[in-house]
Formats: sequence, structure tokens, C-alpha cells
Amino acid sequence: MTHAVTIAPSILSGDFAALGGECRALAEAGADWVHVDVMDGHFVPNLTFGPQMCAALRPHIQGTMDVHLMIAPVDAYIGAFAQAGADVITAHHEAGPHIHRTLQAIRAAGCKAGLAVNPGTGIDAVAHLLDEVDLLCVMTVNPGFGGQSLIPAMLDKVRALRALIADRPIRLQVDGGVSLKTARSLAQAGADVMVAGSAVFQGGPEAYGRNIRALREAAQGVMA
Ligand SMILES: O=C(CO)[C@@H](O)[C@H](O)COP(=O)(O)O
Ligand SMILES: [Fe+2]
Repeated sequence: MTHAVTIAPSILSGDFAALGGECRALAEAGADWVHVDVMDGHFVPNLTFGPQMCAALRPHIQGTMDVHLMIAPVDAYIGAFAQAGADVITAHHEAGPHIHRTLQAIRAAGCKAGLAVNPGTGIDAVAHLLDEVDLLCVMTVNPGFGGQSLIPAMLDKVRALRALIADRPIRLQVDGGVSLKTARSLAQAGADVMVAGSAVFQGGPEAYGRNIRALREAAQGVMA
């Protein structure tokens, strides 16, 4: 069974000189969420933005601001991202030794708690954390950069996590290499939140609406 799909464009693929306008354009184009990739040049080999950028973007985002923290350590920054207006804060299992405490801190800050797992992390790592989780993020590429190809073995992981979640109210997000070619199999495996950077931003602003519609239709099994 496939679920209704949420499309979360990643502004990592947007125009960094005009990100407020990009967020407004995404809302007009029918995006459900905006996904903000925070990278520290340490946990991942790339640097992007911090809480000040999130606070500046917040008024330009309609609906959910989905903040993906690829930083270590993470706990000291949760308050700042919550203050910046994040709705979902996702931390990586691999980012520190006390992920259970991190997830609790995210909820205590008033946000939905997301737990991301890198491609090399097995599903056992999340099995005892589900009570603290509102969203599971399966990294379908190695984190750090947009525009990579989906790692095919991640489909099995998505399927296994969907079974593990059972009827808990946990969103199952996939992040990396989501495209018209991969969206259907990801949705069939059980993903219900699709992060997409290059697949949404390709072709420029006049293509955003078309790209989002096509991704949604591909994921839900409707002809684009
Ligand atoms: O977190 C990340 C990369 O680390 C992602 O959110 C990417 O930004 C997705 O980009 P595409 O693979 O869709 O181009
Ligand atoms: Fe991401």
C-alpha cells in the first residue's frame, strides 16, 4: 500500500543569492514542506547555513520548515533552530553517542523529532528509539551534497523500516536521489515524505510547479 506523499524540496539546490524568493516560489509551485540542509564541514564534507539563515527564511516559507541537521555535536544547537522557527528538526544517529537524549530535547523545544540514518547504519539502530521519533529519515545517498544517485540497497531499508513502524504515527522520509525514476519504487517501499533537490529545481523557477506535480504523480502512481 502506498501513502499520500509529501513533497519537501531541498533548498540546497536553490539559488543561494535569493533563497527567500526561492521559498516563496516553492509555495506557489505546490511544495508541501521546505527542507533546509544544515551542514558543518565536519560531520559532512560541506558547509551551508545555520539558525540565522533559518530565521531569515521562516517568513518566506508556507507550512512546514523541515531542518535536516548534518552537524556534530548537535544538542547545543537545538534551541537555536527551534527559536528560528523549525517545525521538524532531524538529527543523525551517527552524530553523537546520546541520540535518545537529542530526540527528547528536540520535542522539549516544541518541534517534531526527526531521526536520520546514513546508508551504512542498520535498522536495528532505530528500533528502540521509535517512542521518541516523529519522522525517520532514510539517507538514500551519503549526506553532504545534492545531485547524487540513489543507492539501490536503500529501498530494502525503507521497506524494513515501514514494517518496523507498523501503525505508529511516524513519517518515513527519503532524502537523496529522489527523481521521476526513483519516486515510485520509494513510495511503494513505504516512503511518505520525499525530499528532492535537483529534481525540483532543474529547469529554473518556471519548472518548479511542473517538477513537483510530476514527482507527486510519479510517487503516487498516476501518469504525469
Ligand atoms: O541532505 C541532503 C544531502 O546531504 C539532501 O537533502 C540533498 O539536498 C538532496 O538533493 P538531491 O539528491 O535531491 O539533489
Ligand atoms: Fe537533507
